[in-house]
Amino acid sequence: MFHKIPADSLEWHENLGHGTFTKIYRGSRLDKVERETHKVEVLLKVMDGTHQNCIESFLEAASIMSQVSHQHLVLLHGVCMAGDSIMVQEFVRWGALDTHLRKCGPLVPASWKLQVAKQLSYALNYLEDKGIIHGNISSKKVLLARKGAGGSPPFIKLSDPGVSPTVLTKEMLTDRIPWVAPEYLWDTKLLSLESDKWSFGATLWEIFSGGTMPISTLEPAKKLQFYKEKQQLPALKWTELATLIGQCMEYTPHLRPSFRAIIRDLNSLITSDYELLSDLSPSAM
Ligand SMILES: Nc1cnc(-c2cc(N)nc3[nH]ccc23)cn1
Repeated sequence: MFHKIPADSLEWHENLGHGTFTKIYRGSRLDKVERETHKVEVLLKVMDGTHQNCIESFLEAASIMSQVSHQHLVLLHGVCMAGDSIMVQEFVRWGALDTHLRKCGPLVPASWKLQVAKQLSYALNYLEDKGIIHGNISSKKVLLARKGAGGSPPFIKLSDPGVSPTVLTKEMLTDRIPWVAPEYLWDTKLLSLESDKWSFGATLWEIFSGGTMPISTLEPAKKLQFYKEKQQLPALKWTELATLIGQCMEYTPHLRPSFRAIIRDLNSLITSDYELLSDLSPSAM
């Protein structure tokens, strides 16, 4: 299952926001290794206890997270079950990618975004090989361990999926358009590894569009119409990337590429030289 963490080993710091049924805080964990105790910075994710059936899925997510280990997946230290259920995760320094992109989107070079996309596809290929469905991929769930500035690459960690989508209401799933796979919205039994490919495509689009997702601001009926009419997101200027996004966001699940194929395509993308040249300071010209 997962490591049980005693409540008295945790210190609570500021609130960092909230998720579906959860509140998140920065915290510290007093870790006793041999005779030394040292403090580790952690992310405390509190499940609000009002939703009992969500506790099971919360603990299910925790137990899956403790079985996986990958450099681009957030590490779970364990769960504290004193009163509320609290997931104790590694603290990822620079927080969620969507916030970062909204702040510095236009200034972020394509090469930086391509690095993030590749690292995310490595994490998802790892999960696919293990037959594990994430179920909630979006740039909110991509965390920045290193910002990578002035040419040095970023380093991302994919966060846990949160409560399993199977306990979400139709309204909550509609709210996740266009990240949630369409087949899954119509029939939640259709959640599959293919659903993650659709969400990855939407996240790619989001990353290369500066962290904005215009569809997500539409009202629910319009969002559902987007799927009913099998609409696609506006094609990005970078045609090879737009093609890959279109393949991931294929309405027929089994036609979507595997993450192995996605990695191959991402590795074949050449960042536009102009973009790189425009990054160089004039003196380097
Ligand atoms: N596993 C995680 C998850 N989120 C963070 C995080 C870090 C930060 N600097 N600001 C934030 N604001 C919201 C979340 C967050 C850290 N670690």
